[in-house]
Amino acid sequence: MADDLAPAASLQAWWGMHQEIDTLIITPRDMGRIDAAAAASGLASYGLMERAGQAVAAAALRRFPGAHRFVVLCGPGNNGGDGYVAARALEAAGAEVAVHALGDPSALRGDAAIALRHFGGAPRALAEYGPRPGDVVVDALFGAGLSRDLPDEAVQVVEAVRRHALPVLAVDLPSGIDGRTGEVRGAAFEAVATVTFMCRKPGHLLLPGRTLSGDVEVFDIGIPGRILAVHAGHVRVNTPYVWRLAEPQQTGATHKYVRGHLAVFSGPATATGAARLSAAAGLRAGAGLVTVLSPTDALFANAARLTGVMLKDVDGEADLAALLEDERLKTFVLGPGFGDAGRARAYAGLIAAKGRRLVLDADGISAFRDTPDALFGLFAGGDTRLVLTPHDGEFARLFPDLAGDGTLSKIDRAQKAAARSHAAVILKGADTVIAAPDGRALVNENAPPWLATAGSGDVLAGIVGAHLTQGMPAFEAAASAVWRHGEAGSIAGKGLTAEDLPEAIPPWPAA
Ligand SMILES: NC(=O)C1=CN([C@@H]2O[C@H](COP(=O)(O)OP(=O)(O)OC[C@H]3O[C@@H](n4cnc5c(N)ncnc54)[C@H](OP(=O)(O)O)[C@@H]3O)[C@@H](O)[C@H]2O)[C@@H](O)CC1
Ligand SMILES: Nc1ncnc2c1ncn2[C@@H]1O[C@H](COP(=O)(O)OP(=O)(O)O)[C@@H](O)[C@H]1O
Ligand SMILES: [K+]
Repeated sequence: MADDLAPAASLQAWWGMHQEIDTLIITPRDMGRIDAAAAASGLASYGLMERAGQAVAAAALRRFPGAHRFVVLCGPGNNGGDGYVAARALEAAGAEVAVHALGDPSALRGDAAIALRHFGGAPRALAEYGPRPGDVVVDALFGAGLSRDLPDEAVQVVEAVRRHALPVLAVDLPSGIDGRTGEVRGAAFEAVATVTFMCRKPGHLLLPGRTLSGDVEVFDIGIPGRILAVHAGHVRVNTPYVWRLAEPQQTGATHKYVRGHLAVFSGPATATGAARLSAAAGLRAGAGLVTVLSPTDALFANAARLTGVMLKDVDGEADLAALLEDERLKTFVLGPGFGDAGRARAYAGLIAAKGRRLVLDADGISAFRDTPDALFGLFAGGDTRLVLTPHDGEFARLFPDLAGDGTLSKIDRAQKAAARSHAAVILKGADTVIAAPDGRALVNENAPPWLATAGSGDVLAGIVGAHLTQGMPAFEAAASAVWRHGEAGSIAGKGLTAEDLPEAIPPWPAA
C-alpha cells in the first residue's frame, strides 16, 4: 500500500521529523530495498549477515544459559545464512550445537553459501531432528523471505517442537509468520524471543505475529540510519514521539472555551451510560467543557448522574440545527449507546454540513452500513474532520470488501479505509492501527489486555473528541487518544472497569 501513495512534499517533511529508528516499522519488501541500497553504497552484505548471526548467538547464550544443546534449524535463504553464522559462534563459545537444514545446503547461494562454508560442518536433514529435553531451538528457517505456506517438513518440526514444549529463539521472525501481515502461513513457531535487525517489521506488531514473536530484540547490524530513512514507508509505532509536536498548548491565556467544547450524544433512557463514559473521558482528557446532548426521555436518567459534565435537551434535527448556531461547539461524539440509526445519519449530515468535527463510533458507524459512501461524501474535501473508531465487526459494516480481502494486512486495511472515507481511522483491537487519509499509519502497542472490557471503546471515543476539540489535527488527535487510553488501562490496572478509565487518563507526556 505504502508504495501506491505518492507522498506529498508536506507528508515527506512530516515523516522527516519522525525518523527515530525505534519507531520505524519496515515491511519485508522495503527491508529488501534497504539491503540493496546498503550494498550499493559499498557496505559488504556478508558483514551484515555475520553481525546478524553473532547477535543471535549472543542472545541465545544470554537467554538460555542452562541449554543442554542448541539446535539450529537453517532454511534455504539468508535467514538460514544467519543460522549458520550463529551455529559457528555458538560452537566457538563451547556450546553443544546441532544443525539441521531444510532442503539441500549445497544449493545455498550468495552470503548464505559463504556462511555455510565458514561454519564448515555438514548439516543434517531437517526430518532427522529428534527433539530432546534441554534443547533450545534456534529457528533460522524463514524470515523476511517467506513467500508461501510453510512446507510440510517444516510444519512437522513446528509441531514436534511445540509437543515437546521446547523454547525457541527466532531469527528475524518466527518461521511461518508473514512479516508483512503478522498472519500465520500454515503453521508457525511460538518463540520465547525473536532477534530482528535494524527495525521491527509489521509481523512483529500485528496479531498473531506479535504474540508468537515473544520478546523482540532489535539489533543494529550497521545499516546507516540515512538509508533506512529514505526507504522507510509511512508506518510507525504509536509513540508520543510521533505526535508530541501537535499536543495542545496550555498558556496563561487559556480559558475553557479555548480548550474547546465537546458534545456527546446520549442514547435513549435505557442506554445512557455509554455517552456518560465518553463525556467523562472527554472532560478528563482536556476538553474545556463537555455537554451531553440527550433525548427528552433520557434527561432525568442523565441528570441524576452528571456533575462536571453539562446536559442539554436535543431531541431531533431541529434542536441540533439550533444548537449548531453556537460556533463554540466544535466537536461531537456520536454513536456510543445511541441506538437510532436514522437519527444518527441525520445528525452526522448536519454536523458535516456545518463544518464541525465528528467522532463516529459504535451505533453511529453501524447506522451507515447500507450507505457508507453517503457518509464518506459528507466529510470529503478540506481538512480531515471525521474520526472513525471501528472494531473489526464495525469495520466490516463500512468496508466489507477490505475486511474480506485476505491479502491485506491490518495496516493496509486501515490505510485504504482512511483514504476512502476521508477520515482518520482507528481500527481497534489489541493491535490497534491508526491511519490517515494521506497514507500515514501507526500501530499501537501500549494497551494492556484488560482494556478489553465493556465501555472501554466509549472512553476512547471521548478522548478522541477532547483532542479534536482542542484543535489537534485528526490523525494526531486519534493516535494520541489511543496511546493515552492504553496508558490509562495500565494505570487503572488489571480488573479495571470502564468507569475506572477516565480517572486514570494520564497527563500529556512531557514534550
Ligand atoms: N538487512 C537485513 O535485515 C538483513 C537480513 N538478513 C537475513 O536475511 C533474511 C531474508 O533472507 P531471504 O530474503 O533470503 O529470505 P528467507 O526468509 O531466508 O527465505 C527465502 C528463501 O526461502 C524460500 N521460501 C520462501 N518461502 C518458502 C516456503 N513457504 N517454502 C519453501 N521455501 C520457501 C525462498 O525460495 P523462493 O520463494 O525464491 O522459491 C528463498 O529460497 C532475513 O530474514 C534475515 O534473517 C541478514 O542476513 C543480513 C541483513
Ligand atoms: N486484547 C486487547 N488488548 C488491548 N486492548 C484491547 C484488547 N481488546 C480490545 N482492546 C481495546 O479495548 C477497546 C474496546 O473497544 P470496543 O470494542 O469498542 O468495546 P466497547 O464497545 O465494549 O467499548 C478498544 O480500544 C480496543 O482497542
Ligand atoms: K526464522
